[in-house]
Amino acid sequence: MTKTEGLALDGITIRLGGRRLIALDAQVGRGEVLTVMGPSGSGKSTLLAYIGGFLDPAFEAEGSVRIDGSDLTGLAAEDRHAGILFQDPLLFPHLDVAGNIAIAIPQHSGSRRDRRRMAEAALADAGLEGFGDADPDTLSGGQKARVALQRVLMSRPRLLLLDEPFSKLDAHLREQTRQMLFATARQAGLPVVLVTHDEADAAAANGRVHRVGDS
Ligand SMILES: Nc1ncnc2c1ncn2[C@@H]1O[C@H](COP(=O)(O)OP(=O)(O)OP(=O)(O)O)[C@@H](O)[C@H]1O
Repeated sequence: MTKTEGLALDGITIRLGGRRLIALDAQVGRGEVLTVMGPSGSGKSTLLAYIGGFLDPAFEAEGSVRIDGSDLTGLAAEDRHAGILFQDPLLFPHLDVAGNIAIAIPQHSGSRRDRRRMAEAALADAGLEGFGDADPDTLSGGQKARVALQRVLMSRPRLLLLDEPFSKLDAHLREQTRQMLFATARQAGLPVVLVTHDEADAAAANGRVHRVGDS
């Protein structure tokens, strides 16, 4: 197999109780977005779980997941280095905003103070300068989504898996947040797999759309 930049999904098939949910072959270049759409229960989140290495054993699945030519298929989730964002940003309520980012920075990256500074810098990059000491509950949904993205980037992911990360935001914030997210992924050169119900998300992602459960 030749080395391909980005994410390569080859011959992915996922079945549940003999019923085929997913059949997919796709290349997602660095900074590109593959959007996965389909009705509720069609297997979208299941596909992300397969790529991320946390698929429930109730499913039967095959096919290879490669990043920049290296095969992740047999690896445990923690060795795949996938950054994952769900519908709810789930910030820790007992930590302030910078603490929520700093917690994802490996300890060997520096002293506690250094890691705090890195978190503050990430907040500034996300347009949230000065929010470091704030209680996460005081942030808007869009601000929480930005913090969750910065946190996930601190773990230096090789790809991003997004499971309806904009669905709880109102239209304006949704537009803003997805632009920020896609721009960040492009800048970081990360391939993205986005699950959504929203055609506008797919249009903004400006990449290939894979529809499941429509046949
Ligand atoms: N752990 C599990 N064990 C057995 N069946 C499961 C499990 N998780 C999900 N399912 C079933 O697998 C199918 C696909 O679920 P999945 O969550 O991937 O759908 P989805 O397209 O992401 O739906 P939604 O849009 O509602 O999030 C559904 O029929 C669901 O009930």
